[in-house]
Amino acid sequence: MIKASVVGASGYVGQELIRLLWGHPQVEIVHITSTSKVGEAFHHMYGNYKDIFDKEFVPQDLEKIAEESDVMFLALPHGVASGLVTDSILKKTKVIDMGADYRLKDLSEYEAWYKTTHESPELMEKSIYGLCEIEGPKIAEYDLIANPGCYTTCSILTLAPLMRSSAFDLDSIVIDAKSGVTGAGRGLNLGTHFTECNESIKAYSVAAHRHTPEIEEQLSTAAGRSIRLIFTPHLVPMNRGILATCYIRLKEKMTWEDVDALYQDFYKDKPFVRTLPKGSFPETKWVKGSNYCDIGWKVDERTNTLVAIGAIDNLVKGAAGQGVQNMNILFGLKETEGLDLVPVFPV
Ligand SMILES: NC(=O)C1=CN([C@@H]2O[C@H](COP(=O)(O)OP(=O)(O)OC[C@H]3O[C@@H](n4cnc5c(N)ncnc54)[C@H](OP(=O)(O)O)[C@@H]3O)[C@@H](O)[C@H]2O)C=CC1
Ligand SMILES: CC(=O)N[C@@H](CCC(=O)OP(=O)(O)O)C(=O)O
Repeated sequence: MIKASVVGASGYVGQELIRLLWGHPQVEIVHITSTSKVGEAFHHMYGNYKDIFDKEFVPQDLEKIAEESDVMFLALPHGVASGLVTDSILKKTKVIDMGADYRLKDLSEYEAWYKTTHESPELMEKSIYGLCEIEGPKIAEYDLIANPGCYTTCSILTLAPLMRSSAFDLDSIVIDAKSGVTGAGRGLNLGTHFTECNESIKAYSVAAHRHTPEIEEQLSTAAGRSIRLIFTPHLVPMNRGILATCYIRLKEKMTWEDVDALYQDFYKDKPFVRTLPKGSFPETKWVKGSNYCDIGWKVDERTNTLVAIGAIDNLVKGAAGQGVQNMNILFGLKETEGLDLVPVFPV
């Protein structure tokens, strides 16, 4: 059995990790931590675990937890992990960081977008951007996994297969993305208060969202050239889900079938990407609670534009599910182990 611990288990991503790890046939959960709930039972906070999972939160002593774990998930706010992870911890355990601290390889970009100083730049070379469908088995060579962001996972999976084709104008990418409110975490703020966000949709962080450099860095690698794009996130009044509608101009004539060939080639043997048939488009309700990313597209011949749409559950493929998928790769398990979840409908 793999001994797994979750640091920051009291948050939304932490509790989703507990759901997936609890159901994983090869995992034993050894420690769950919190800074504010030490000594409290997890099921007191999350009543759905009553009589199922009876662990209590322990203090965030990472050295001790590392000694007793094969893998440690960090589900902490941005900027915290880089001050906690050390070389000594990485010698004892694998670390999968759900936050952004090790995602951007260009640290000047990290410090500019996150407006903070990175506290362990020397560990960057020991980390890999854990987008499983792209990095695959290479992930197993690393001790520190930077689990990708939620908007970024959805956007990159939707666009990456198009990056090496000469048919697209790579300087024309626009991503219009929507997220459910759990994307903002469990902490209270006015913007996610029910009466402030229900019955309304808003764009936020316009031309300023920190996922922009993450998407650009990864798509630049996929394209083999620098990519700059427009990314606009929106908050929608639903609990879970991300829908990314991506626009890219065509330089050559492409049919639906031509684009399909690119997706099929890129995602062959990738169990969590589902491409939809011609005329169908993803909906967040069909991926909820699962690790799937659904992708559909249409060539708009009138404007010479490809419209490609992706959908994921932000807490699963956008966070905890991808984290567990990374763990499976790290430990040589089948990628789908513990993740063969049928999307929940209706909810
Ligand atoms: N929500 C989402 O859809 C996604 C989130 N992520 C990332 O995952 C991470 C966790 O997000 P999420 O669960 O949503 O956030 P939450 O706010 O729900 O949870 C974060 C947890 O971290 C703990 N925490 C807060 N401050 C500190 C601190 N200074 N030191 C140590 N622990 C602290 C808190 O627990 P306590 O107070 O009990 O210690 C809290 O429960 C973030 O980096 C986020 O960006 C990534 C992809 C998607
Ligand atoms: C709706 C909402 O507020 N979403 C968050 C992004 C999700 C997140 O937690 O960021 P990471 O994926 O980088 O970890 C935001 O826009 O800040």
